[in-house]
Amino acid sequence: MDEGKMDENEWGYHGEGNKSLVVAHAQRCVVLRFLKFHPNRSKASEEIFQHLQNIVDFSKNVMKEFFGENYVHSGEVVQLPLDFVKQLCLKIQAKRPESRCDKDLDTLSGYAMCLPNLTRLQTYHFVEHRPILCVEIKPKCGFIPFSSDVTHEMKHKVCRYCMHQHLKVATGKWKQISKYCPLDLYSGNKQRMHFALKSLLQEAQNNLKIFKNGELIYGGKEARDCVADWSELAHHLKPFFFPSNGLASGPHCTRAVIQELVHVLTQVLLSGTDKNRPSVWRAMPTTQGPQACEASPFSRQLRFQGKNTPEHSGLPKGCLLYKTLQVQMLDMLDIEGLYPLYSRVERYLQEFPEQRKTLQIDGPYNEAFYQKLLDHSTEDDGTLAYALTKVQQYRVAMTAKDCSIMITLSPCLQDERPGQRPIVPSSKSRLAFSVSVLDLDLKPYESIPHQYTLDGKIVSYYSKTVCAKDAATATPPRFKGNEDCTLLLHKV
Ligand SMILES: O=P(O)(O)O[C@@H]1[C@@H](OP(=O)(O)O)[C@H](OP(=O)(O)O)[C@H](O)[C@H](OP(=O)(O)O)[C@H]1OP(=O)(O)O
Ligand SMILES: Nc1ncnc2c1ncn2[C@@H]1O[C@H](COP(=O)(O)OP(=O)(O)OP(=O)(O)O)[C@@H](O)[C@H]1O
Repeated sequence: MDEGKMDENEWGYHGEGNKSLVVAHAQRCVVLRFLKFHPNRSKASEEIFQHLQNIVDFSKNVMKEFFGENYVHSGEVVQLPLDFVKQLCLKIQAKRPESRCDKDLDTLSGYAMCLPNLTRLQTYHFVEHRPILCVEIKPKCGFIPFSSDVTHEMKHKVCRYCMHQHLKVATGKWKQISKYCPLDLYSGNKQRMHFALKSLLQEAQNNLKIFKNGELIYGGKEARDCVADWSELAHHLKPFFFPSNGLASGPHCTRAVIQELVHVLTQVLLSGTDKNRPSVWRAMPTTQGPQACEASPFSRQLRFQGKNTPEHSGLPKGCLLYKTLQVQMLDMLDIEGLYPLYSRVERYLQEFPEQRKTLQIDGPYNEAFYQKLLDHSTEDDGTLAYALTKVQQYRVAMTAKDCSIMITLSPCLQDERPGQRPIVPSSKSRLAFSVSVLDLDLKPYESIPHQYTLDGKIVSYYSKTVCAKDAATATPPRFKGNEDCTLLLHKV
C-alpha cells in the first residue's frame, strides 16, 4: 500500500466493534482498522502508535504461538495522511450504526492497522475473481468455570453467555433471548453444533455475520432491525450450495440451503487447517467442568425427554475451536479467584508505580511475555510473581473469549485437483475454505474490576429473575416444550 497516495473514494465502511472501526478497499483485499475513542478522549499520537504496535506484537508473539501461524493475521501499523483520514471519516459517518456512534474514529494520530480483508481471503495469495462467502462467528466462552473459587452455584451449571442473555434483553441491548449456547458449539458433537449454528442464524445478535464478496448480507444489525430473513439469505447462498440451480425456490429451498450451510460450517469448524509445527504449550484437558449448560435449549429438550446430559464428542485437537477453547481455559481461577490476585498486583503497583514497565503490564508483548503464560500451576505461594502470571493469563483468556472466527468459502474449479487447498464437500458442490481468527487485542489490565462487577451483576440478575420465575412456574426459562428445536430431530 502506498501511504503517500491515499484516496478516500477507494475505501468503504466495513464494520466496527466497541473499540475499532474497519474500512475496506474496494478492489484490493485489504482493510484499515482504526481505533475509536469517546469524543474529546483521544490520546497522543505516540501513545496510539504504541498501542497499535502492541496489538501487532501481541498477535505475532503470543497469539500465533497459541493458535498457530495459519489462523492469525497480525497485519502492520501504517501511517496515513491526516487529510485522507479526515475525509474518510466524513465519508463513512452515515454508514455507521447509531449505537456505535458514542465513539469517534481517531482522525488525529494518522495511525491505523493494515490487515488482509478476511471476508475476501482466498487461499491463494493472488486475487481471485471467484464468488466468496464469509461467515464470521463470535463464539464467546465455551466452558463452564471449574474453579473452586466460584461461590455462586449457578455458575457451575449455566454458562456465562446464557446467563448474560437475560441481562442483555433486560437492558434493551437485544430484543430476545438467543437459543445459542457456546457449549453446544464447542461440544464437537455434530448434532449440538448444528443446533448452535442454526440458533445463531435465527438470532444473530453480534455473534454472527455473513458477507458475500466482502459485503455484509446477514447479521450485524442493531436490536431494532434484527429480523432473520432466511429466504433472502438462502437466495444469496443458493449459487454456492446448489450451483446447477436444480432447486425450486420457496420454504423447502430455504430450508435445504440453510441446512447445507450449517453442515458445511460444522465440517469446517471441525477441520484442522493448521499445517505448522505443533504448539509447544501444554494444553488443558478440555473435559474440565460440566460438558453442557443447563440453560441450553438443546440440553433442556433432552432432559424433557428423560435423557441425561447431551453428547460431548470433543473437538479434534487441530481445529480452531479447540485452540480457542484452550486459550480461554487459561482463565483457571474464574474472575472470583482472580480478583484477589489482581488486588495483590494492584497494591504492589500503588506502592511501586515505576514497576509497571518491568512487570510488562502494558507490554512489550514479546517472547518472554509468552513464556510466562505457560505456567499452569494453581498453587498460590503468596508471591507477586504468581499473582502477576494469573492476571496476565486471565487477560489472554478474556481475549480468546471475545475473538471472532472467520470462515471463507468459495466454489471449487471443475478441474481443481484435491490437495491444492482445503476443500469441504456439500451435497451438490465442493467449496474451498479458509479459517482465521480476528480481534485478538489483549484485554486491558484496567478492565479486571469491571469484569468482576459485571460477573456479579450477570449472576445475580439471572438468579433473582430467571431462576425465581422458573421456580414459580416450573417452566424452563429458555425453552418451552413446543418451541422449535427441529434440529434435534434431524439425524446426522
Ligand atoms: O463482557 P462481554 O462478554 O459482554 O463482552 C464484551 C462484548 O459484548 P458481548 O457480550 O459480546 O455483546 C463487547 O461487544 P459489543 O461492543 O457489545 O459488540 C466488546 O467486544 C467488549 O470488548 P471490549 O471492551 O471492546 O474490548 C466485550 O468485553 P470484554 O468482556 O471482552 O472485555
Ligand atoms: N481483517 C479483517 N478483515 C475483514 N473484516 C474485518 C477485519 N477485522 C475486522 N473486521 C470486521 O470489523 C468488525 C469489527 O472489528 P473488531 O472486531 O476488530 O472490532 P473491535 O472494536 O475490536 O471489537 P470488540 O467490540 O470486540 O471490541 C469485525 O466484526 C469484522 O466484521
